[in-house]
Order: sequence, then C-alpha cells, then structure tokens
Amino acid sequence: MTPKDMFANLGSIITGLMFAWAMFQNYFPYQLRKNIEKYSQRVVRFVYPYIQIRFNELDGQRFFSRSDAYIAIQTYLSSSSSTQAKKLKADIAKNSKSLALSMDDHEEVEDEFQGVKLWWASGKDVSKSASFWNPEEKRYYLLTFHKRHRDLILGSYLDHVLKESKAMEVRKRQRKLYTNNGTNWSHVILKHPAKFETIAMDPEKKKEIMDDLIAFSKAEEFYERVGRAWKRGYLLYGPPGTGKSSMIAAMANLLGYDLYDLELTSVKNNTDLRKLLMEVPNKSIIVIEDIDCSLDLTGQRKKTNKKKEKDEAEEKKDPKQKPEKEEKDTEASQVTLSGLLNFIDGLWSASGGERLIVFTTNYVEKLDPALVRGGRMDKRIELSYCRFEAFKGLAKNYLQIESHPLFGRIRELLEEANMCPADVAEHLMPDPNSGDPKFSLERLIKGLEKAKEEARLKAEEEARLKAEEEARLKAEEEAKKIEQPTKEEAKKVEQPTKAVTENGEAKLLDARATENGKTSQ
Ligand SMILES: Nc1ncnc2c1ncn2[C@@H]1O[C@H](COP(=O)(O)OP(=O)(O)OP(=O)(O)O)[C@@H](O)[C@H]1O
Repeated sequence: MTPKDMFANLGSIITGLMFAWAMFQNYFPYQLRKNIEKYSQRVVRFVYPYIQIRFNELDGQRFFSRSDAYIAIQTYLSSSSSTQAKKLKADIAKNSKSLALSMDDHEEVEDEFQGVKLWWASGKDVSKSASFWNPEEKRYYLLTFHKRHRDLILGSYLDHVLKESKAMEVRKRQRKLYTNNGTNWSHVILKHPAKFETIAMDPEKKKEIMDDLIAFSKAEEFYERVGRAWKRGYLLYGPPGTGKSSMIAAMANLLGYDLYDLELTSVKNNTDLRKLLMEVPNKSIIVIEDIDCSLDLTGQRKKTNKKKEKDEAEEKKDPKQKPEKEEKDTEASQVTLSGLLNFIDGLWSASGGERLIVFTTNYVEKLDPALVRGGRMDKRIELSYCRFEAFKGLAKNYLQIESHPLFGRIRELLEEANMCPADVAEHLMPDPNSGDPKFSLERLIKGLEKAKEEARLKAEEEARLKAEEEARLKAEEEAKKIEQPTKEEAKKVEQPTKAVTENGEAKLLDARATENGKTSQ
C-alpha cells in the first residue's frame, strides 16, 4: 500500500467515525446516550491500563489567577519541552531576565522517574459560551501513567515535580545582595559575575567545594533523617586578595541563593542580631566577613580603629574622662561571639533550613577556638597565594591560552614568590594594543621577580633583626651571670646560717660573727 492509499483509507475511516458520532448524537435519546457513554467508559477503564490527571491553568478557588500547580508544571517541563516538543511558546518569566520556554497547545513530552515512563500533554478546551467569568480558552496539562505506578506517581513523583520546579525558579531568579544597616536589611540585585569556573585555585580543591555545596543543597532528607538542622558553616581564610569574596559570590551564583552580608559592627546588641537573623529566609548565604575584626577573642566587639584613635585623643586631653568612656564602650559592645553562635546553633536553626553561614578571615590563627570547633565550621577552605595550577586557570580566563613557552619560568617563580591571585590577575590583563599574551606574561614575570626580590630583602632584614635580638638577649644573660655570684655572696654575708654544734644541736649562727671569730683566733 502506498502512502497515498494509506491517507485515503485513514480519511475515509475518520469520516465514517464522524458520521457515526453525529448520528449517535442526533438520533439517540439523551438518557440512552448518557448510559452508553457511562458504560463504555467503564469498559475502557477496564481495558485501558493508564491513569490520567488533569491540571487546569485557572485556579477554581481564585478568580483570574493561574494555579500554582500549573505554573510549577510549566517550569518543570520547560527543559524537556525545549528538547522534545515541536511547537514551543516563549515568554519572560517573573523575576527573571531570561526567556522561559514551554510547549505549545496539544504537544506531548515524555518524562522518566525512577525508571518509570510517563507522559505530559498540553491541552486546551475552547468554550462556545465564553463570558467575562468564563474565558474562551481553558488550558491544562494532562499527566498519563500506567496504573501499576499509581503510588509512586501520586506520592514521590508529584512531590519531585514541585521541588524541582521551585529549584529551577530559584536558579533562574535574579539573586539579591542584602546588607544590614542596624536592624534593617536592604537589598540590591546581585550582579557579581564570579563563577567557580573563573575562580583560580587548585582544580581538585575547587571540585571538592562545588560537590560539597551541591550535595548540601540536595540533602534535605538526610538532615531530616539524622535530626540535624539543614545548615552548613564555612570558614574561608587566607591573605587579602586571594578570592574569599569572589568565592562567596560564586557560591550564590552556583546555588541560586541570596546573600545576606551581616555587618556585625553596626548591630547594637544580641537582641537586634536575633531580629536580623530571624528575617533571613531559606536558600540564603549569611556572610560575616573579617570575623577577626568584628569580634575579638573574648567575644566582645572590637572598637574600630577610628573610634580607638578618637578615644585615645580624648583620654590625652582629659584623663579624668576615662571611667566614663569605658562605660560607653561596654554599652556599645554588646554583640558577643557566644550570642551569635548560640543563636545560630539554637532555635534559629529550627525556624527554616537550607542556609549557609560563611565566615571569612585573613588571620585564621587569631580566631576563637569556639568559633572554629567542629559542627560550627563544617568546612574550612584555605585560599592561598597563586600557584601554578591556579595561574593556569587565570591565564585561560584572561588570555585564552592553555600553554605558552613562558609558562615554565612562571611556574618556577610562582613557587618562590608569594603573589595573591588578585595581583596575578592584574598583571595578566590583556595588552589593549597588541593583544599578544606574551606581553602580559612578561609583565607577570617582571612582577614576580620584583616580588621575589622584595621577599628576599624582607627575609634578610628579618634575619638581621632576629640576629640582633638574639645577640642582645645573649649579652643580657652574660651580664646576669656575672652579676649573679656577687649577689649570692652578698646574701651569704647578710643571712644567718645554720650550723651544727659539737653536741649535735642545730643552732643559728651569725655567719659574720663566726667569720670574725675565726679571724680573731
Ligand atoms: N582566586 C581568584 N581567582 C580569580 N580571581 C581572583 C581570585 N582572587 C582574587 N581575584 C580577583 O581579585 C579581586 C579581589 O578578590 P577578592 O575581593 O575576592 O579577595 P578577598 O580574598 O576577598 O580579599 P579581602 O580579604 O581583601 O577582602 C577580585 O575582584 C577578583 O577578580
């Protein structure tokens, strides 16, 4: 049979069916028709092994509003729609800057969940009696699956669809950066372009951090099962310019979380701190930068340098003012480390989840052990000076090269000189005139040689100062040793000593008297 014959046959079958349907509707009494429909549906249900669920676009409870389930399914299906559907619709989603694709009416896509296949179809009912309350077109999604998977689909799958769509929305949403001024948060759109791909560090270490973050974001069930609050603490430490702030922005961009940059020095007391933290929703990263500057070792807030200078100047002017000033300090320094940690560890954790708390410091050795103990800082990440692996990442980003004859020299120098990635990146800025990477690499080599020379001079200076200090201490000790016997002798002369007399009794004798007696004999 040729395709032409096939279409001709199909056409006559459809015409026949339509004719039969029209006859059925016109000549059969209504009651009989209803009964036939009812029983035929039962027969179909008996032989047809599939179940269908319909999700209407319009919410029956709220006039003119789209149902949340419909929107969630539309988001969920967007990626499979774009790969499977032949007709697509495109629109700009709320709070997003990118186009959202969804399948057009009467399209079907396939999905798979735990090895089970299911189908989503988009449909549209067109009403002849459209009115203001009854729109002409009513769209819906139809989910079809085999009846033996009913429990799985109605239980876990629909839950999975909702969660996944929420996660997709978060990923698409523009991220925000919140900062606190006293007890109020205000925000701007977070536009930091940092991504893990652009952060220069050892690739293995980078992968480990990314895996850790992704595992955390998917670990709701795990945290629930083991009875732990769904939060994770990170400590980022390393010298200035090694990428701590960039890494935080990359974390937010990777997970789609908002950033809450908590400025502790502008928070008056623990009550205000609690208020601020209570307002932080799920899927957030709370950042406390330079923790060593915000709280000192005793947990009391440090005075800022400016305030310190001002107080010292006042003290010089009027020393009597000192007690009053100290009282003021105590009043201003009420945010404590224990207050912060107790709140984060305590009930606050129970009020939500999926929150990361990131502390940064340039001086990890200065931190209070209470802050860095296990359970509080689940992961400590050291961001260090730029070594060759990190440099290769920067060279790829900045100069689009993966190798160059000058790489060998740079490798040697990076082992000998400590240069932070921010400075290496600065040297690697492409040359605007020639665009030849050689210029940037040579500039970096010069910079590294200079840094190496400076480090050598600094080390020499330090060694000289150390040697001088050692020599001074040695001289002091020698001087002490010379003084020591004279002092002991003086003691001997001044102190009465114990002596044993002939009959064995111990008597206190005046050393001087004995000496004198001896001399007179
Ligand atoms: N590891 C890195 N990879 C890529 N770029 C980096 C890296 N470290 C620093 N930079 C670049 O240097 C600039 C400064 O880095 P960043 O502010 O992240 O460092 P930091 O460690 O937070 O410094 P500080 O301790 O002074 O706040 C960034 O804008 C970034 O472009």
